[in-house]
Amino acid sequence: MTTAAVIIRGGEEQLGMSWTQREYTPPKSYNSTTMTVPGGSSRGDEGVVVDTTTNTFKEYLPSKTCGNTPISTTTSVPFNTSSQWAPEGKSLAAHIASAMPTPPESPPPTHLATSTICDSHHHEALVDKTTRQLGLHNLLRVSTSNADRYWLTRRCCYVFHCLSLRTKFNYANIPNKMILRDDRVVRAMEQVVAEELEEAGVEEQDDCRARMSLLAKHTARANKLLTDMKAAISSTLIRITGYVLFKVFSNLLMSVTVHGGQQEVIDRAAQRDTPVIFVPLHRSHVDYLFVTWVLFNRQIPAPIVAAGDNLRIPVFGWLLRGLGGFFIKRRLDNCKSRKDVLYRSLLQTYVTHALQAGYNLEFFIEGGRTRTGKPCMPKGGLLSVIVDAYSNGTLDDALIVPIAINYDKILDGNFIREQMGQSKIPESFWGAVRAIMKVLSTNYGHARIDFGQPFSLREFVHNQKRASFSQLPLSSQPHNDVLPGCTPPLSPSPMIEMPVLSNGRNSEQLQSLPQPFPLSEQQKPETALFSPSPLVMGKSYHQRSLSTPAANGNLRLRRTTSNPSNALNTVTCTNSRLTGAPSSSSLFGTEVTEEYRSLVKSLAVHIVFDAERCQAVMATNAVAWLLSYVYRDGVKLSTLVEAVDALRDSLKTRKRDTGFSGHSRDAVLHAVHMLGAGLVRLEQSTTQTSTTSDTEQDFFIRPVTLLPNIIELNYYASALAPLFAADAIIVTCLLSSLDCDLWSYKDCSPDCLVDREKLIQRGLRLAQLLQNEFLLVPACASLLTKLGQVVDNLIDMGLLQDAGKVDSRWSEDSDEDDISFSQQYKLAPTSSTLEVIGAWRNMLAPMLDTYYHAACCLTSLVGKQLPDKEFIQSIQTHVSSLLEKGTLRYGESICVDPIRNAVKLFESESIVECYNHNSIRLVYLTREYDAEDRLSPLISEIDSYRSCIS
Ligand SMILES: CCCCCCCCCCCCCCCC(=O)SCCNC(=O)CCNC(=O)[C@H](O)C(C)(C)COP(=O)(O)OP(=O)(O)OC[C@H]1O[C@@H](n2cnc3c(N)ncnc32)[C@H](O)[C@@H]1OP(=O)(O)O
Repeated sequence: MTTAAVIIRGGEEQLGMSWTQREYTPPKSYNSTTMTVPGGSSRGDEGVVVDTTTNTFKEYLPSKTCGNTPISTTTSVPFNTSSQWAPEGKSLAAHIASAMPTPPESPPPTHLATSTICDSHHHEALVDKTTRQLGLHNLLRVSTSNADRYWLTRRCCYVFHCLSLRTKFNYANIPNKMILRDDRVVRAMEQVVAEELEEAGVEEQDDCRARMSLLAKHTARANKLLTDMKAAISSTLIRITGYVLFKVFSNLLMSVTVHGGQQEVIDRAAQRDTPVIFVPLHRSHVDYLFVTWVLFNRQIPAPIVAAGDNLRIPVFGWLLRGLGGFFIKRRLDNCKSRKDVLYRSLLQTYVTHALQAGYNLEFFIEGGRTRTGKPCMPKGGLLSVIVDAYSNGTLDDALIVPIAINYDKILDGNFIREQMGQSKIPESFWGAVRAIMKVLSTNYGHARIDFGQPFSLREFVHNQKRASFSQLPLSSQPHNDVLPGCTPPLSPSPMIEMPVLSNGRNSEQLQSLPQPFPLSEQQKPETALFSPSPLVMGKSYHQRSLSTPAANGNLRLRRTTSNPSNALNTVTCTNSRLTGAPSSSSLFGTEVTEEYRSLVKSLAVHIVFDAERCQAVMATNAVAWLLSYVYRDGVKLSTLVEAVDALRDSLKTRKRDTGFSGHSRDAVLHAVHMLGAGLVRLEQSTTQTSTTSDTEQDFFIRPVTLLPNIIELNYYASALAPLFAADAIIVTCLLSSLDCDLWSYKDCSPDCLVDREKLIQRGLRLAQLLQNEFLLVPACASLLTKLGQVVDNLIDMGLLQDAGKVDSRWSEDSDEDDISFSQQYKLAPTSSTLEVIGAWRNMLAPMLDTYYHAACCLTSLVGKQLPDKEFIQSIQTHVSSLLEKGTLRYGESICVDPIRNAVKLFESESIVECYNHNSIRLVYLTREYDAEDRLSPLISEIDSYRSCIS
């Protein structure tokens, strides 16, 4: 075996400082001078070893230090043995080694300043000048007092750090019997027993014994369900795990970066007298480790975390429970036709009690890890529990914190198997051990955690109500919404104190909430905005009275702000009932009104939108995006570097952070390095000129576009998809409506005009077709406006130029007022604009191919029904055969996720319907579409957007 080593020295000297020289900074009071250099702190030698037997570089990156213990990390990068690629004595290894990803600078935490379009939903009070000025902080760098003096402190800095942190909080125990005695659970139990008695044909009054035995059976089941569900946080376990994670992460990752300002804001949020709800987007199993670990570092009580019960595996299940995990069924009902009301009531009651007892909560609103790299559509179940707890007065408010976590390379491998249509391998003890062992031997680059700005649930609901009012005609707006003599504030101050009613609920709550369940006439607040559906009116068991705490007795476990140690368990239980009226909405509610559902849904969309918006773009995302959509046939390193520069500028304009900084060349090489030989090849450039002295030209970077590798590359590229989705939609509509190929008109203008209104209308329809792929705007914003902004952006880019206005409508029987003018544009494509819009078009192209062929496959359903799995598989087989024939260009069109989304779209457009039969979901065409010719308009419509794909 031939090895060549390139030794690069002096990481620490280069930085001009060592961590040991810094002063101890308690984690709570973060000091921006401790801002660290990911991967930059080094001691000892670093080097690069070329292993010619495996065609990889073993690169010994500058070792990270903990005390004076060097921890070396090893990574592999592809290299080409067949050519003399090393230019002028400088090896590729050296290039890569010198391309240590540069530390993220301290970008302004843009998403702290203005998190989303509706800024009024944000707790401005939590952010001030200081928080905005704090820099990035690598959590792996800890400093200890007098570290330069005490060898032991240096040597075991993680131990000392973890011992110095406070983990002991009074995590309340929520006994099973307290939950079982709750009104909601009691009613659920009665309902289940009544149903079973009815099914068995037993009259419940007649058969007391049968009733009692059923009650005993279901009480035992409820007890078991609760025991399996509940978290049991152990402070000691958290401390030990915190330490272990320091050791593990410092081996696997070059940095784990969080913005100091964001941490400060989270500290402040945690000190409020309201529960904090952490809602991260889910990419990896490391996500939940990170969140609790960050909180551990900030000495904030660990939240309870909703974990799918597939994770309740030996040893790990026990560990997760001790670290805050509570286990929920991923599907609430085993059989869709029958709701598991008992389970639903237990889950809702447990979460409500936990929130009231002062626990912070964390859950993954997407319901699982994203398989595509884009955020998944949110689920409303757990969120509805929180909204319900607020609506019934159990909670005064909650602070919701969207979180995005991004990685240079995800630690959980890839989702190729599942995207190719194979079933997920269930979690098991040995599977988890194997995965951990595999992970431990790899370097995963940088990780970045971004906390979005916390916002108040109360404010959100309040603003939603206002938005709904503004849509009502003035005459029907409830007059007493506005306090006498006051003009309603457009965005209420977060600190507004609502008048508190005798039962502990504030009048704002009573007035502002959509009523999930009908109230009797006396109970109905005058201002009830959301009328109950007639369907619900008939259900008698939901017509519960809003019992006052006085009537119920109180369990009031209040959080205190003054002493965090008493944040939990600070008020004694006087009884086992909750303060608020136990409403039946949310999970246990069987017929929640549509208005209430849409409130929860818009909140869910808001959270995902906010979280996505604060996600930092990693170097791997940028490079994968450019290679997938701009340089699919490969590109010279220097060109790619320029493209990354341009992309960074574009991200900056769009107020998006990057998880890297410094020279783009370093970022590109680092990304190539991280993506690995399976996804990206680094080759000697064939266009090398003998005169050039620029060594960058000597490399050629080529994405691996073969299946299944392209699916994984696409995963990394997709992190940017939501950012450019609206642009891609408008550009696709624009290009597909032209009769000419814009690329043949470079630097001259084709003889055609573009109508603004028609373009936006077409964009709206395409956005509707892709509704399951992208969340383009939060519920509080208008898609029409957003698409209009995209068109304006094309004007700014110079692609569209004003060509005057023309009459766009004229109806014969109308007067002149009905004439409207529509703006026309002529096209002025240049090579740079074509490159940008080409990338946007290519981003949607694989997806549109999938949707088109899924629509074509609908013809196979004519006159019959198929299990949905079989139907999806048949679409995938069809796409696969087209790929083999070379008819389709994009390998990623085969992915199962867009196929499923296409089927969901057909269902929402009432083209197909589904029903459950013997636990199999069958899909069939609705009567209106059950013939080939009736499907043609849909197929042609989708095809019309594809016509721009060359
Ligand atoms: C120091 C270091 C320490 C280290 C420290 C480590 C920490 C260690 C912790 C471990 C932690 C592991 C974490 C793993 C990560 C996962 O396992 S992720 C997977 C598990 N988590 C989740 O899924 C959370 C999000 N999911 C949900 O909220 C889902 O809704 C549920 C609750 C799972 C139910 O899903 P589903 O059965 O598919 O049903 P879905 O359609 O969502 O609706 C269910 C009901 O909710 C209600 N609902 C739904 N939408 C709405 C709406 N819009 N409005 C009103 N009601 C609604 C309705 O009642 C609905 O029923 P229907 O009336 O429609 O029949």
